[in-house]
Amino acid sequence: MDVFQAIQAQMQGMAASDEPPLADVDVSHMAFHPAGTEAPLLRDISFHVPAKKLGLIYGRSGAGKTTLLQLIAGLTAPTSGSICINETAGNGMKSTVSSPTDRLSRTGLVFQFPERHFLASTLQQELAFAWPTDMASLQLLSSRAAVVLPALGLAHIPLETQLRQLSDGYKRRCALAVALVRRPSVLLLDEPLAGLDWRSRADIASVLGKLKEECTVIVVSHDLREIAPLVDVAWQMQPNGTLSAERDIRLLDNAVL
Ligand SMILES: Nc1ncnc2c1ncn2[C@@H]1O[C@H](COP(=O)(O)OP(=O)(O)OP(=O)(O)O)[C@@H](O)[C@H]1O
Repeated sequence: MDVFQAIQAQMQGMAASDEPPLADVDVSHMAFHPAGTEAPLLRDISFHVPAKKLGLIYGRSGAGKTTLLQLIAGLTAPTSGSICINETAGNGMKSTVSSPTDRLSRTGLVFQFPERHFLASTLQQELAFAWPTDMASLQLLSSRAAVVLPALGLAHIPLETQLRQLSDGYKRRCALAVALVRRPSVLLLDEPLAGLDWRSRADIASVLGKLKEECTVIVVSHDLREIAPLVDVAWQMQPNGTLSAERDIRLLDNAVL
């Protein structure tokens, strides 16, 4: 084995051991009643998204979908009930995380219009934003980017590219790449097709289909058009803050609610 092959083998070993654990999401009788509001925003929410599946929560604007994603991500604590991420590592070890702080480290939340919140100028700077700068961490980032960027169809985009020069669809891909190099076991997407033209919508929808190979995905949206065919499990958020029983995905149509 020559030096090049040795480095390649080492990188492959790193990539294999660096996979995020399989994770399913279990929300049980969860309620959220923000201080100062008369009524709870979310009531008795229960659902389960299996590992490496795409779960959709759809409903009209203002129903509380973004708030639900923020609760799963650990940005807010529920008033009652539980939100658990059940993980199975590559070696078969099982663990459950349920505190907001632990969920923060396991989830990647991609906000609506994430490209409006880029913090750096170039793709490379955005990927490395707030990343530790020691050599081992930078090597880890580089090996993850080598997997994530091709998976998102970004392999041909030079890392020095100014993000503002990219199309909206490519900016959205970059935002997904920033979340994925952090290796979340659960990816949370808020209206992932919002504001894109028809070509970019189709483009990002095909990327979303592939993301299930990387991790468990939960999407909230009021617009089901290109998303419906990708969905494995779905629930409808009701205006009173409750969740419907699981919907038959074969009956989901391409509605905009
Ligand atoms: N911490 C909070 N305190 C008081 N009100 C809140 C809080 N968080 C959210 N809300 C209100 O709850 C409602 C639901 O908001 P949310 O953004 O979760 O809905 P949504 O279904 O995602 O709607 P949209 O698609 O328009 O973003 C909004 O009226 C919002 O102002």
